[in-house]
Amino acid sequence: MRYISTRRGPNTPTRSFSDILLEGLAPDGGLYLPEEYPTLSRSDLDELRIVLREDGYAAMAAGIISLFVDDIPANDLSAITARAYRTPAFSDPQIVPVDALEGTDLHLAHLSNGPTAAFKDMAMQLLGELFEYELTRRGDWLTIVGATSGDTGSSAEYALRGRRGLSVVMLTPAGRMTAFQRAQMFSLLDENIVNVAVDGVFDDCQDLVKAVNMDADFKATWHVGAVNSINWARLLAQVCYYVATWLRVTEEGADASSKVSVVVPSGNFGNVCAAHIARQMGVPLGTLVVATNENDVLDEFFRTGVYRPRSSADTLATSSPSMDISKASNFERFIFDLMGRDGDATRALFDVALARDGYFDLSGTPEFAALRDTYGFISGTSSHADRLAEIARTEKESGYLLDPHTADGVHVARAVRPQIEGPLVVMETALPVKFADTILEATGHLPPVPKRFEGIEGREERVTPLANSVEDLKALIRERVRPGA
Ligand SMILES: Cc1ncc(COP(=O)(O)O)c(C=O)c1O
Ligand SMILES: N[C@@H](CCOP(=O)(O)O)C(=O)O
Repeated sequence: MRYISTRRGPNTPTRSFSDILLEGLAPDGGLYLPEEYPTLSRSDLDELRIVLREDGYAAMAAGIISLFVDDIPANDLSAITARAYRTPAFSDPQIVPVDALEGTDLHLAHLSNGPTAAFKDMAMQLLGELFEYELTRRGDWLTIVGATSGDTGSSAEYALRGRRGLSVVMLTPAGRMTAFQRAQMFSLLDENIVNVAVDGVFDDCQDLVKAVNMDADFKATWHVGAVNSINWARLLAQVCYYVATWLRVTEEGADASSKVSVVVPSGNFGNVCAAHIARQMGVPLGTLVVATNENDVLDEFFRTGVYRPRSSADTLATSSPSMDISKASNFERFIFDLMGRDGDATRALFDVALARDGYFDLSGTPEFAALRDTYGFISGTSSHADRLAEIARTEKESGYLLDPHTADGVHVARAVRPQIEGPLVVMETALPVKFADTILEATGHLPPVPKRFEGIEGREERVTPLANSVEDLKALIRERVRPGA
């Protein structure tokens, strides 16, 4: 399987999986995607069902990932997924259990049972193993420069801490994360981890990451790599849980007519982009529902065809803070598919129109019509009041405590339910323990603290403040990263 950039020109060479794993962002500023999506036939899905039932999630994931990776031997891939997806790192042996939300006609897919209580662990545990494998094979090293709105950072740091040849510089938006999220990251005092508080929002952090990656000399000198969903391997890992979700919700013998729809709390568009890719592969996913918070740029696009990222000043600080994102990086991957995989057309939208006009408008085009009819997308949005009401209602009626992001998903799910036939699964993206203040406001009590997180907020913390400046970031990397350590 070879990989292409979303901004490819006619002569851009294709790349191997292990090259793009370490490279992250393509040199032309685009994002990597497979040259074509492999397909899963009915019998492939039957086979994966047996593997999931008899050998477990890790074996199923290896089967799917091997369709995209031809430069790592199959046995090694199986060993990698077995190390990534196991207990006790994941608290449930099913890794991704899916169950009915009592008293509703919804399901929940539990993606947050990993080490840091967010769905990011599903991909990051795999990425940690893949990086170590590939760097050892090449005798190479990597400086990860990442951006987080609260969950990617801790997930990456827990997955990468102590691994040979890897340093992590993680940019966080100063003052925009919860106390628990800050403690998870800033209490890690490992030498290879540098936490940074940027004077800006998540989008500023992500822009800094991209700017560092676009400086070819700096990137080459510092071996800069990515853990954000910029990195294709993140999405690849996420495709696997959509397959598992379909398998767990449907019965043996189910075929393409057994559609399962999903509601995905969305910010950077990585999670729902993985659902889109699974659907393109032939997994019978019906409707893909994008659920946003008050930062509703994506909802606006799916309703109107206008994509208008907001400025940092217009990006609201909400009570589902990990989704406080206005420039959804992975959206470019979907638009590339929507534009018939035309790199020039994608570049014209993201590199030219956005830079010149601050928006692009697909309303009235065949592509806009295809959003729902061909690609199955619809969207909805949720506010602080909706979120609080949903957390309280679900606890009362279903006996289940939602985190604020999943609550956005459940709120949107209830709104779209009448339009959707068949099972509707909300993807649970975090556990409530990370968002205590909002849970308290919604329910009048604090969330339970799983044993593995007890005492996390009392520990010593270390973080370096940084202006929103690429040059300052480069200087920090020069000063703090020890190449190859
Ligand atoms: C808890 C949580 N929910 C939802 C999201 C949105 O996911 P995505 O960025 O993949 O759209 C994020 C991060 O972005 C998150 O951390
Ligand atoms: N919600 C994320 C921000 C998006 O990051 P990505 O790594 O999925 O691109 C976070 O919690 O950091």
